[in-house]
Amino acid sequence: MNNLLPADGMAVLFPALFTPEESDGYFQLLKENINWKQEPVILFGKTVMQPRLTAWYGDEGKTYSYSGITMQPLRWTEELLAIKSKVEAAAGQDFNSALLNFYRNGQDSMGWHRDNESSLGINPVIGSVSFGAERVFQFRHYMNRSVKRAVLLTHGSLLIMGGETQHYWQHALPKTARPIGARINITFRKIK
Ligand SMILES: O=C(O)CCC(=O)C(=O)O
Ligand SMILES: [Fe+2]
Repeated sequence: MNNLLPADGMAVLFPALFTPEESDGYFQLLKENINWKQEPVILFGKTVMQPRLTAWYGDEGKTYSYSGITMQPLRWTEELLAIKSKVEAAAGQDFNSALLNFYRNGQDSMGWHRDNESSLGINPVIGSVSFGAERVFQFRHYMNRSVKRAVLLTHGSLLIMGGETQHYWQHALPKTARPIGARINITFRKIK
């Protein structure tokens, strides 16, 4: 497996975990069936709306907190469970929750962060599935921020992050000026 990171973590891309036909179908089903919401977050003491829509699905009782909000998981849908089992087979581990992101166009984005909430444990494995418009996903080293890597997340791809990635690398999904359509992302996680 080809590691996209030069050191201090592991990130592996499966460019076509799902066929284009499967991916088209899942994009439509997720767009229609997921309870998408634009949520506020507290950033430097100010409440602002996130530049994307989100949803949180998972096993009962696996709550999720970040930036001052706690989310109760919604019940898995049939298509989420089908996608989850393929991701589990590729990742070699199971997941009990998923954060979903809907980027309406190139102006929606996610800023630099690490998925290092204590509820995820020390070296979490995160499986990140993409459907819809291709977007660039960036990594930068937390201690040496000029060290960067970028990867194109294509329709039907899976990016797995593991090892010490969440200690040493931040990641982001920057805005793009290109006129592009919507992208759906699912990050599968295992809450302890
Ligand atoms: O949309 C993406 O690919 C990134 C999502 C992400 O980093 C997250 O949900 O924590
Ligand atoms: Fe993340």
